[in-house]
Amino acid sequence: MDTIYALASARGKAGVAVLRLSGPRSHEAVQAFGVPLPSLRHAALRRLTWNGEVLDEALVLLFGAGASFTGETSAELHLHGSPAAVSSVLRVLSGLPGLRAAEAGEFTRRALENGRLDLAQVEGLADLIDAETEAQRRQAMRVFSGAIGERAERWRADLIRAAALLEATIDFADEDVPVDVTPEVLTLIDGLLADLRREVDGSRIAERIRDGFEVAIVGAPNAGKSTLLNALARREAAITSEIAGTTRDVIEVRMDLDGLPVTFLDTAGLRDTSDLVESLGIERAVTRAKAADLRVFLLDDSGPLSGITVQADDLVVQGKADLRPGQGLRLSGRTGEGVPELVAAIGERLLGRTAGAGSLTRERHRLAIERAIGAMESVRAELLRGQQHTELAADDLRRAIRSLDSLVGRVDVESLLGEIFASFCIGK
Ligand SMILES: Nc1nc2c(c(=O)[nH]1)N(C=O)[C@@H](CNc1ccc(C(=O)N[C@@H](CCC(=O)O)C(=O)O)cc1)CN2
Ligand SMILES: Nc1nc2c(ncn2[C@@H]2O[C@H](COP(=O)(O)OP(=O)(O)OP(=O)(O)O)[C@@H](O)[C@H]2O)c(=O)[nH]1
Ligand SMILES: [K+]
Ligand SMILES: [Mg+2]
Repeated sequence: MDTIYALASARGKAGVAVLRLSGPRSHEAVQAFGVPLPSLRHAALRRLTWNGEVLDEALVLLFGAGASFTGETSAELHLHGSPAAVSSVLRVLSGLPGLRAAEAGEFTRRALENGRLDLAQVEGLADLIDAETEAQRRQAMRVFSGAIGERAERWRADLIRAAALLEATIDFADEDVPVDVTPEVLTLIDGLLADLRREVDGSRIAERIRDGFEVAIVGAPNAGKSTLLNALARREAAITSEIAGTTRDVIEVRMDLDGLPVTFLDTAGLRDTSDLVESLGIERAVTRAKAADLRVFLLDDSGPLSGITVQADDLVVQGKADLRPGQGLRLSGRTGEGVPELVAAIGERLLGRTAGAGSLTRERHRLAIERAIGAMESVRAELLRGQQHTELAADDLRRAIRSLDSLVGRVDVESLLGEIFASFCIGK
């Protein structure tokens, strides 16, 4: 096993830089800097020297095999966050035998291989590092803490129980089976199907929290859409002008809106036009606005918009409120009045949707559950068709279990059989 090393903190100037090593030679590598090793898990200040020169004064932290993030013998060097100090230490490490620079994600991969994390936790950790808003952090933390594995384990136990019941029926097929297990299996399957369908429903919103919600600003040319976008972004993200048809491409601005990740889309003003480029822009505007999670219709004095209709949760606001009196949701991108109210209204609508967010944050999770649901629906149909289909049903149950196992990266048929036989106790 190679010993790997990498800068664990971000590149560039910083107060402190953390260099991480993992693998059998990581303690030896620290010793190469001519320092006495501190005891495990006790940080100690050491002068790292090479060829008689002090490279940096660092905190050294050692972890023993089986008691580290990766599960391997590992070490950390907490250097000054100086690009030059970091490179000088990296240069030495690159010349030591048995050491090499780590590949992306390799420490976590080792943690997975050593059983410190399951596959879903690894995904949760990746999302935690990518999290930019509170909702994303909370959701990622739940997955990282093992929520998916715990659930999968419960569902799995039910499926194993159902499988054991069916296996018993198969083995006793020639004899008189004392009890018909079908009702009990059906009850297990139906309860589980309801759970899994709820998870799938919650996964769509969880995926939105992970990737962000899209909110499109739509309206007639010159309604003030780009001015509003700039007010929301607090910077000149889009060109504005008194010329109708200024915006052509969709302009995206990502924001943290009450803890939710939101991408605002500024779009071309909608109207009939003979300008080819403008009409291409309008096509894009309509497509993106329709696909968005929410639309803000910014009204001016012009008539109704063509090509797009207001949907249930959409917001309709009167623009240029500084120029004319009115009622209802009103705002001025120019003065900023009404903009916080719009933000609050958007936040309220999106927050309302996040209530049902589940733990399945990725398409991969949803597809695994959908495969399990499909397999369980087959089980159901086969059982209802009668005893002669029990073997088929048992096969489909195993297929459902494998799909759940793929959630956490455990696809091990041996253990499945082991558990089936462990719960198998009708005198055999
Ligand atoms: N300096 C530093 N900070 C860090 C990390 C790190 O690797 N180094 N982490 C890296 O991502 C996170 C903390 N995660 C860690 C996870 C496990 C162990 C660890 O040593 N686990 C042992 C002992 C557990 C214990 O003492 O309770 C184990 O699980 O056996 C350390 C850090 C965030 N902060
Ligand atoms: N008084 C006032 N003028 C505004 C307001 N918002 C925008 N304007 C002006 O209206 C004109 C059009 O603004 P834009 O933001 O470019 O409008 P748009 O909807 O993006 O226009 P297109 O991209 O061409 O569809 C500019 O001259 C802005 O300065 C507002 O709230 N109040
Ligand atoms: K304009
Ligand atoms: Mg514009």
